[in-house]
Amino acid sequence: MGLLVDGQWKDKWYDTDSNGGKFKREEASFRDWVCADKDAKFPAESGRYHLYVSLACPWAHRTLLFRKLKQLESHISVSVVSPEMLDEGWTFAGYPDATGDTLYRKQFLREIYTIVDSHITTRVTVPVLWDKQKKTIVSNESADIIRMFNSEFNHITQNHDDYYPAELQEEINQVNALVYHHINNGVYKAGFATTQEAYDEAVSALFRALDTVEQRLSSQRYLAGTQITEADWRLFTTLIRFDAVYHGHFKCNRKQINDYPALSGYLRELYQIHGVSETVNMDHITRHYYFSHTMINPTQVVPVGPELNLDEPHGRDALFPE
Ligand SMILES: N[C@@H](CCC(=O)N[C@@H](CS)C(=O)NCC(=O)O)C(=O)O
Repeated sequence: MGLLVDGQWKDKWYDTDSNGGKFKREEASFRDWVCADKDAKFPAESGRYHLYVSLACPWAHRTLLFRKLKQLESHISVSVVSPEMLDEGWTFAGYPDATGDTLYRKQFLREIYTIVDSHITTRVTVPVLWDKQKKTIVSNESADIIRMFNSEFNHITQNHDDYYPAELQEEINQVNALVYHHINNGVYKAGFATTQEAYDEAVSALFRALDTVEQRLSSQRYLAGTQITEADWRLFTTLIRFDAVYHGHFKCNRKQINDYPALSGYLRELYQIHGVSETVNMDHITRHYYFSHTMINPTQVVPVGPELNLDEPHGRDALFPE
């Protein structure tokens, strides 16, 4: 784990000391947009863009889900990094289901960032949305990338499914704020905390938020009401990792998702939607966290993990008849 400073790699763990033991996520460094408009700086075109992802990472997972749901697989190509992220950061080393860098055959993901600017100062994160034509990074912010995938390629795919419909945007933004701060990023705040106080604060906010979404999903089928939206997919990528990784490795162990009747049924329902299970790779997920975070798990022993039974009936149709 490390970062680029003036184009040079520095192997350095997150600095929590200057922040009372709290983990603070940095803002993404590339925030441009692919647009449907053909005169845009980055116009949507089939075959022009490439995604660099880790199958372990919940943020990258969002983009893979949207690529699948919006039928973009033949239009946007993908490279998958190795789940083992140690002192060199994300690498293209060989590992089952890792593809290597299919565009440039580089060794390290940081070399993709230095193509853009050989003196760049940035963290080297996934996902990365790459423009093959301009040879630059469009965005490394998953929240933006899924919005582009949701709407900007519709004229190419003819898939008009909308996970961020205008009439629900306010509701979705509100749910996203709770889920992002206390659940998606909340598990990291608990797991990377280096003081008891910072951990206690993060873990109680996390379980309060899980109780809130459990209650909501007991009385409505999806987070924003009767239809699936991006809010659900953003929650999904944390829920699917929770019992296998966050519960143990990140010490989020007051409860498992399996202990929440609504959340566990909802998780299975989303998992069973066509194509979704193909985006979930439990080996990359467990290998990445337990093997890479040596300051949390110095032995690098990867636990066997709970049996998740994600293919069991979810029972949500009977609870919410149309
Ligand atoms: N805001 C980014 C966050 C991405 C992110 O933090 N990815 C993690 C992997 S789960 C990463 O690459 N971390 C490497 C690092 O921080 O050095 C997004 O949502 O796209």
